[in-house]
Amino acid sequence: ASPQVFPQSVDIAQLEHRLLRAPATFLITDTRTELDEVKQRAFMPLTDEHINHGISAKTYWLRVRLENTSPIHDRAWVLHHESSYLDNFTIYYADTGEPMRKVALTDRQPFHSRPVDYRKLAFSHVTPAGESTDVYLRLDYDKADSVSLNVHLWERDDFERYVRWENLLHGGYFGIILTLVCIALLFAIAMRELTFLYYCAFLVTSGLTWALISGLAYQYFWPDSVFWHNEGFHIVYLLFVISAFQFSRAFLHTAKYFPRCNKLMRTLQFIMAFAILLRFFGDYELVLDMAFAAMASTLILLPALGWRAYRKGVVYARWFAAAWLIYSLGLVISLASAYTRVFDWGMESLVYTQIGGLIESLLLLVALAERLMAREADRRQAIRLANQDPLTQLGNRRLMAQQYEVVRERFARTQVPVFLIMLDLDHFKAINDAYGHIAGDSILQHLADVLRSYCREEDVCIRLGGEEFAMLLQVPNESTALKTAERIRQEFSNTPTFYQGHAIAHTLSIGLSPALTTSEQLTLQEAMVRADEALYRAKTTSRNCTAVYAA
Ligand SMILES: Nc1nc2c(ncn2[C@@H]2O[C@H](COP(=O)(O)OP(=O)(O)OP(=O)(O)O)[C@@H](O)[C@H]2O)c(=O)[nH]1
Repeated sequence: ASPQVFPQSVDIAQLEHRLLRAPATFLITDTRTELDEVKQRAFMPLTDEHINHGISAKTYWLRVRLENTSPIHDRAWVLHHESSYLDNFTIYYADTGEPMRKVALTDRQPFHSRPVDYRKLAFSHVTPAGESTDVYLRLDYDKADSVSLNVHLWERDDFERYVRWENLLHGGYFGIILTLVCIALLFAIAMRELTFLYYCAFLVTSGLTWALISGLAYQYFWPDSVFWHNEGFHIVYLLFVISAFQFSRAFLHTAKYFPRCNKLMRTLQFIMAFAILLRFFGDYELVLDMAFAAMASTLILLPALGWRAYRKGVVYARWFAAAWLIYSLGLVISLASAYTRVFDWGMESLVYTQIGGLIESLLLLVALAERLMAREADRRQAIRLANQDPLTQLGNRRLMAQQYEVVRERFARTQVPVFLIMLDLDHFKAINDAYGHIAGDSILQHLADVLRSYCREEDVCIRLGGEEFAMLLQVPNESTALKTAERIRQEFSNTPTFYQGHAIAHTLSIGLSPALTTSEQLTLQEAMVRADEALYRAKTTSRNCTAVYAA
C-alpha cells in the first residue's frame, strides 16, 4: 500500500466510536470481485449519501487506514457492520510492512466460528505501536437484499462498554416481554379465556422476531443452527402475523361483528400457514413475498379494524387501534429506511419498530384490561337492570328479596326492628280512565319520587308491580314506622300530579306490618302477607289511610 492509495488515515487514539466515513473510501462492482481486481481502481470518498443502496446484489468495497500514533502502546479496535443479516463480510488487512491477510466472515457458519462473540459479524485487531493497519472490507449478499454501508469502528474498550450497555437494554426489552407473557398466562388460567393465550402467542412470536433480527437468537438460542438464523425469520414473522390475527379476531369478536373481515383474516392465516410449510420445503422467493404481504396486511387491516370497532361503539377497541397504529408507523419508517432512500437511517431505524412493538404490546394489555372492565360494567348494568323497574327506576321484587337478606343481617347485629309497608294507589283505574295511561304513568313516577325522598340508605323501596309499592323501614319502633308511612301518604295526597294542564289529585292506602322484631322474625313472604292484610283493611275502611297489621 502506497501513501497515495491511503492519503489520510483514522487515528485509533481518537476513535472511541464512529461510523466509517471519509477518509474511508468505497467502490462498487457489479459482480463479486477479488481484492487484486479492485486494488488499483479509484475508490471514492465515503460520505453520508453513499450509505444507503436500497435492494441490491452488487459487491461493495470499503477501504480505510487505521493509524496507531502512540510510540509505545499497541491499540485494539473492532469493526462491525450495522446489520446482523449481512451475508458475507470479508476483511483484508495488513499492518505496516506485513502482507495482506484475509478473514472471511459469513452468517452461513455456526455462531461459535465468529472471531468476535457478537450478534453482528465483527472483526477485531490490534495495531502495534507506531504502525498502521490498511483495511479493505468487502460486503455482499448471496441474494439481493437491502444494502447499507454503515460500518461501526470502535476502540475495543469502548466497544466492550457499549455491548454491556446494549445487553442491558435488550435484557430490559425481553424482560418486559417475558413479564407480559407471565401476566397473560396467569389471566388465561384464571379467566379460562383463549384471548389471553393468543396474546401470549403474539408476545412470544413478536419477541422471537426481534431476537432473530437482532442476532441475539443466533448468539444465545441456536448458535449451531445456520438454518434458523437465516431462514427462521420468515417462519417466526409469519407465525407472529398469524397469532396477531388470531388475537385480534378473538379480542374484537370479528366472527360476530365483522364477519367479512373475519373471513378475510382466516383466509390470510391459512395462506401464511401454507407459506410456513413451503419455507420448510426450501422455497424462498415466494415465501419472502408472502411475508411482505403479511406485513402489509397487518399494517392496514388491524389499525383499520380497531378503528371501525371503536366507531361501532366498542370502547376498548381504541387502545387496540392505537397499539396497531404505533406499530404500523414504526414498521413503515423502518421499511422505508431499509428498502428505499427516503430516510438515511440504514438499519438503525429498526429500533423504532422494536420500541413501537413494545409500546404496542403494553397498549394491547391496556386494551385487554379495559375489555375486562367493560365486561364487568356490563355485568353490573345487567344486574342493575334486572333488579330495576323501568318506569320508576325503583327496585323490583327481585331486589327486595336480595335486600331482605342484607336487612336481616343488619337486624341480627343491631336489633333495630324492621317494618314492611305496602302502598297502593286509590282508584287508580278511574284516574287512568279519566286522564289516560300516560297520565297514570306520571302519577306512578311522582309517587316513586316521594318514596325515594323518604328512603334512607338503610331502607329498601320498590315497586311491586302495577300501582303497588313497598318499603322496608328499619326504625326503632312501630310508631316511628307509622309516622313515616303517614307522612308519605299525606305528602302524596297534598301534592297533585300536573299533567297537560290538569292538577290530578290522588291518594293512597298503606298497610304496615312488623317484619323483624326482637319477638318475631318473619320471612319476606310472611311479612308481605301481613302487610297486604293491613292494606286490604285500609282499602276497605276508608282508603287514604294507613292500617297496621293486627294479629
Ligand atoms: N298508567 C298505568 N297504569 C297501570 C300500570 N300498572 C297498572 N296500572 C293500572 O292500575 C289500575 C289498577 O286498578 P285496580 O286494581 O282496579 O285498583 P284501583 O283502581 O286503584 O282501585 P283500588 O286499589 O281499589 O283503589 C288498572 O287500571 C291498571 O291498568 C302502569 O304501569 N301504568
